[in-house]
Amino acid sequence: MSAEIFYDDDADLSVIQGRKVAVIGYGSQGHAHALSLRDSGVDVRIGLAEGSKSKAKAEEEGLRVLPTAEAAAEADVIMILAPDTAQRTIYAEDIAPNLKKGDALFFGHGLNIRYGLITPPADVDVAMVAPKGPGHLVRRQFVDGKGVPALIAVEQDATGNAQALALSWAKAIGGTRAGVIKTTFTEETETDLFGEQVVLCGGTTALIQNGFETLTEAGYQPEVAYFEVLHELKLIVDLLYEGGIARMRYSISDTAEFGDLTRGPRIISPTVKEEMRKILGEIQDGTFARELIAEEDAGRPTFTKLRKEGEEHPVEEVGKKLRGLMSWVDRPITETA
Ligand SMILES: NC(=O)C1=CN([C@@H]2O[C@H](COP(=O)(O)OP(=O)(O)OC[C@H]3O[C@@H](n4cnc5c(N)ncnc54)[C@H](OP(=O)(O)O)[C@@H]3O)[C@@H](O)[C@H]2O)C=CC1
Ligand SMILES: CC[C@](O)(C(C)=O)C(=O)O
Ligand SMILES: [Mg+2]
Ligand SMILES: [Mg+2]
Repeated sequence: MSAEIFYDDDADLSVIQGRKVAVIGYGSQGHAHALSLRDSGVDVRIGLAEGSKSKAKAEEEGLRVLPTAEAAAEADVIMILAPDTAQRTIYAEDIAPNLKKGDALFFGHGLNIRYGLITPPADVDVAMVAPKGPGHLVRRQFVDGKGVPALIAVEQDATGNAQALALSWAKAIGGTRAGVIKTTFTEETETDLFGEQVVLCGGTTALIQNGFETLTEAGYQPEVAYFEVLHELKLIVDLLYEGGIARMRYSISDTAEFGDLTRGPRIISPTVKEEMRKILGEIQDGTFARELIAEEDAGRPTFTKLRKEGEEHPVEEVGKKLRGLMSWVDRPITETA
């Protein structure tokens, strides 16, 4: 069965324009959804905790910021775009007491529903609009007249309107310009976690760091290693994005292509694929989610240590220096949020 994909003409913007929206959190996804909804003519307010660091940024954009509970009480569509690990507490303390029959509870990722960390009442719609890209690029592409693809899912359709509402939201943030696929909370959660751990983030950063270390430990200049395994990766990925693996292989030299075809499978070997299956198993059986929540509850000891080690990796130091000399590359994320 092929995927059900929706484009602009399949979605009605007036559905979300007729509602009162609260976006809880104003970080990577929160600022992107809120600003693009606002630009699409939607009545948006932001919910943040007292003393939030994000409050000033949202207010600078002219958005109305309220304490989370007040924003939830005022709105009839509440989108939780705070970190996944914070959502169960925000929901229990500030959202659940303010949910009214017929409200819609929205998510940008399915983790809290998939693993039973949040259980909404039966009389509200529960749906998801999950962009398949980082929030800052979701916003940048919207502003540029483009869009990042998204997934929608309906977990609970109390009003009979949940899918139309999710599609309308997806249109308001540019998703239907690129294509919005209908899925389930389970499929979105498991594939998203797999993608970020194995390929997009975990796999890629480990590949870059190990490639960089291998070259510099062999005595090559760090600057040469940086350009080779990190900077050029973006240019190669641009070709993959434009035309898939075949387009990239068309553009590289035959020498590179022969090396790609004969050496690539030695790096991502059957043992690596076996580990990928193991990681997928840990996602499916809830092991990863339990580890994530336990880590949060313990005050993030492992997360903090590994994050610091990553920040101190030599590839970061040389990268900072080289990017500083290329004005067109250095686009600080703080430009928007
Ligand atoms: N990052 C991404 O690009 C993607 C994220 N998602 C999903 O979107 C959701 C949001 O992720 P992301 O954008 O990365 O989140 P961020 O880490 O960027 O969210 C930070 C924001 O949440 C606020 N926040 C933190 N704790 C609370 C709280 N207790 N009450 C209210 N606000 C709070 C922060 O406020 P303060 O400034 O005060 O700390 C800040 O405004 C997640 O479900 C994630 O899986 C989905 C697709 C991609
Ligand atoms: C790839 C990481 C992501 O899933 C995303 C930007 O889509 C996330 O959770 O941030
Ligand atoms: Mg994710
Ligand atoms: Mg993702």
